[in-house]
Amino acid sequence: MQVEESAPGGAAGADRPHVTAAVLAGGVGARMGGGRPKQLLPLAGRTVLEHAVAALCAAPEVDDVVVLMVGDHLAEAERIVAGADLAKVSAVLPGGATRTATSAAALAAVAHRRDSDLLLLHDAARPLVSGAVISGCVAALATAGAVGVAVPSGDTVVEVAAGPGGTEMLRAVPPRASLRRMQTPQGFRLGVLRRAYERALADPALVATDDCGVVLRYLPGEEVRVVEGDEANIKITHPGDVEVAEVLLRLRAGTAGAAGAAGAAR
Ligand SMILES: Nc1ccn([C@@H]2O[C@H](COP(=O)(O)OP(=O)(O)OP(=O)(O)O)[C@@H](O)[C@H]2O)c(=O)n1
Ligand SMILES: C[C@](O)(CO)[C@H](O)COP(=O)(O)O
Repeated sequence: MQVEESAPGGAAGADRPHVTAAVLAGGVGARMGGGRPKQLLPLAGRTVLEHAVAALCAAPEVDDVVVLMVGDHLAEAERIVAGADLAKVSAVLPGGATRTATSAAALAAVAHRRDSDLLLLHDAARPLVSGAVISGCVAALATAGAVGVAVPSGDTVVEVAAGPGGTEMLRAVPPRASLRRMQTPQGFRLGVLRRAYERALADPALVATDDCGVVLRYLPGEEVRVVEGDEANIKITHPGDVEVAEVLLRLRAGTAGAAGAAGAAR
């Protein structure tokens, strides 16, 4: 599906960069199992995918949203985004065989944009992303070419190596204060991501689990800024994660309800 674009959302001036958000939904959810991609699982009355797309559509900074869906389920994704509050979706396109290939497909979908325009890449598997996190990511792109959102690690994170007989051995304990757990969205000035991917895709040894890592590796001179993520911005990965997301959504609704009630009482 490719929708003819009308006026961009938000109050775009001539010099304001256009902001496209791409929802990466090309994965099959092997760790979740169950035979269907996890982004199609139900979560509080909507699919996981719909939550992620709706969050980006609701962000005033985002002008349009492109969905990159696993090829076998393209029609389902099109049906989902036909929902009333998802009017910013400009295209539903097939993803790639790897997350990196899906990011490259997102870049191809915005080939007509300027180098100074912005692209946010967001996991469809992170349905609880908040407006504040999206906003923080876009705001940082005013002074940085690449921005990731991350949270500190409460646990000590260690590096292990294979030991004898299938065991694992501790290899290193990096200082926790400098460790973060990376999330999405990750945002980029298009020129930066284009240059990074041009080099990355020419590298037969390319393996990447996120896009800020691609910029760090292939454009070593480029600053990759890290801004505050959100503990609730979990990635649905394993069985049980949808149930955790349900609880977090209920807590969020409770907080919003309590704030609304307090406002009404004033
Ligand atoms: N070929 C791929 C692989 C992953 N993703 C997306 O990247 C995000 C994070 O990846 P992950 O949690 O690994 O999702 P899956 O690849 O679906 O899961 P698994 O690794 O368990 O198969 C997800 O929104 C997933 O749909 C993608 O767009 N294209
Ligand atoms: C991009 C990401 O969500 C940051 O935490 C993560 O690296 C995706 O990794 P996955 O292996 O594709 O789940």
